[in-house]
Amino acid sequence: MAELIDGKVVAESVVEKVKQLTAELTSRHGVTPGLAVVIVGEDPASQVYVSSKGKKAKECGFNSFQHTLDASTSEETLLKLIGDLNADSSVHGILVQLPLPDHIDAGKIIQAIAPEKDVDGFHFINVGKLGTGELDTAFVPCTPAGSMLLIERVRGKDLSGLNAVVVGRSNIVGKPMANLLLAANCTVTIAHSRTKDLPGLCRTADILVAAVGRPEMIKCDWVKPGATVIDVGINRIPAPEKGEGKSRLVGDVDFAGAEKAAGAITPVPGGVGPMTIALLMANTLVSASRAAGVERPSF
Ligand SMILES: Nc1nc(=O)c2c([nH]1)NC[C@@H]1CN(c3ccc(C(=O)N[C@@H](CCC(=O)O)C(=O)O)cc3)C=[N+]21
Repeated sequence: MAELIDGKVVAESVVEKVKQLTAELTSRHGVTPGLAVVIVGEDPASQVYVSSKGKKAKECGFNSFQHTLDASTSEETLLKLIGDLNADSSVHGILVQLPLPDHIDAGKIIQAIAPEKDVDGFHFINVGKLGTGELDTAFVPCTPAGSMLLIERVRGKDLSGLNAVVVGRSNIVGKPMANLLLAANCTVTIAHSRTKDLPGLCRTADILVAAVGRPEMIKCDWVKPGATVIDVGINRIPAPEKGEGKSRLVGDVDFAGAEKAAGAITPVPGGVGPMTIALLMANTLVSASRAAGVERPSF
């Protein structure tokens, strides 16, 4: 049976470090990290995530600024808000919750965020820094950064020469994840919907990262015995066994099967999800530290 990688526990240790460094930053340098979260529209799932980000920020000792805009808000109004947040010295991190309504060009909004406040790591400047290995000054997207910390907990910091397969090629998870693994000297393959013999490819992986958004797609016999399996998927599926109209969360990995083969595996929920929020706090602290002229903390 695989070792269970408890994302809640690791996330809590990251948050503890953020709290401690925040207290120091505030008392010694008079800077309190500020995180602005912008949400457009009333998608219930998005609202849950946004409120948990706000709660966690306050728990860390940050100032939390939440901007909830009507679903019909124009692109121009949103750009104006971002301009104001860019200019506001009490704001060190800006997160615009995705997805945005169709009438707003998400790419344009992301590129309008000042790169030094882009705690999601989605701006071209930060994407480029990650791609060129400038990790000392980049903001790295929170989900892949959190996944790397989980991998290091299991395999240690030296991942050199390991075969890593990332299933999924999104800009938010798959591509930055592959870049981080490459920077850590893994041999990296990115798989996607057109990949031939996906099961066979997955079986070559010492580190298998699933980020496709297809419930329980990755099966037991796709997993190399002893592999580290990181499940980034969060899929809500019907759970009639819990009662009519009920649902449950599952990952992209068939957990019950894969845990028989894996050496270590993350559960869903309680795996990568909590790390995403913890790394958002870490990135915001990094930004505030930079603004205060304090050496960049590492996690
Ligand atoms: N600009 C932007 N940045 C984001 O980082 C971003 C976003 N937009 N849009 C939505 C997604 C989703 N996301 C999650 C964060 C934490 C959990 C999380 O903590 N999940 C818990 C359980 C959640 C539950 O029970 O519903 C877990 O996996 O254990 C999930 C999902 C961040 N996102």
